Amino acid sequence: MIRTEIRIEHSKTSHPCKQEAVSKTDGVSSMTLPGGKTMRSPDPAPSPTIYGKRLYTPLLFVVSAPSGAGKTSLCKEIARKSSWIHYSVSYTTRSPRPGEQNGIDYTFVTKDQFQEMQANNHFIESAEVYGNFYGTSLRTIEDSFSKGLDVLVDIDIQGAQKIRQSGIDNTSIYILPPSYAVLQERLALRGQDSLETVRKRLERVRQEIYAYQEYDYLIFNVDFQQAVNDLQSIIVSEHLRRQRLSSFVKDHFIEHFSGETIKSHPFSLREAP
Ligand SMILES: Nc1ncnc2c1ncn2[C@@H]1O[C@H](COP(=O)(O)OP(=O)(O)OP(=O)(O)O)[C@@H](O)[C@H]1O
Ligand SMILES: Nc1nc2c(ncn2[C@@H]2O[C@H](COP(=O)(O)O)[C@@H](O)[C@H]2O)c(=O)[nH]1
Repeated sequence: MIRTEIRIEHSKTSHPCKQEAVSKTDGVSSMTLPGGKTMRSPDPAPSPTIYGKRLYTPLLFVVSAPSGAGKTSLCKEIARKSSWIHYSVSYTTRSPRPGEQNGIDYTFVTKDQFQEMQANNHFIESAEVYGNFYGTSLRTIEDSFSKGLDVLVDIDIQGAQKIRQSGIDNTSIYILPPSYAVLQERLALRGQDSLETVRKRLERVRQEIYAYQEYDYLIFNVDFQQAVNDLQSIIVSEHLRRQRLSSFVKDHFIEHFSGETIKSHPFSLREAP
């Protein structure tokens, strides 16, 4: 039975954020609205520049969730809103769902192509999930980092474990649905998988849910906008961790700050009349 508490009723490929053409330049996202008008909106948290140097260094964010909890929708919305975050498009041997586009939702490859890429160390991690192969391109991550962009990867529990075990610095986030019933509804409403596929995925969920213990942060995706805000807050907080900023402060900030002299007549030091 379909319950009524679902707030967003859209399929993965008809998500509102996908209908807008988004370009990212100079730390400002711009989107083309229906009718052709362009709207420019500042990033929610652009990286400040301190003594000529960007404060944030690029970070890797790993997002996992039981199937249907909403991780892909959340990741894409975050990447759409923030010009300094790149959503990594994975390679997969799975067949495209209706409306999925090659190079945008996934890069769709054959099993032979995938195995060749694996053999050539193309992937930072890869795994078999629900009977198909998925992999994250190492080059995509390196290219994004070299452009100063954070990277968001939407991968399964095995992939997250492999990244953790490899020692690559990353922050991991597990997305939880409000309930099992809502998860079923979301998968049904998405309406893009066969009943057999949905059943297989739902069977796995009761086990997968325990993986929450392995992640740094948890988000309950009840209200979509709230979950987007939560994910954004995590990303910003990670950048502001003292451990991440210590060397910047020590090697760059302190050096410039202590090299500055007192201005001859700074406003705050004027004698009272
Ligand atoms: N907060 C929400 N409220 C209602 N519906 C939501 C919410 N978040 C996502 N959805 C919808 O739930 C469905 C599943 O979301 P999504 O495809 O993002 O999940 P997923 O975790 O990436 O699943 P999978 O691992 O199977 O790809 C989609 O139709 C999406 O629009
Ligand atoms: N280990 C990896 N898992 C991945 C990758 N890309 C996606 N996924 C995960 O696969 C399942 C199924 O995805 P679906 O699009 O078929 O529903 C889901 O958990 C994804 O997070 C990847 O590159 N590596």
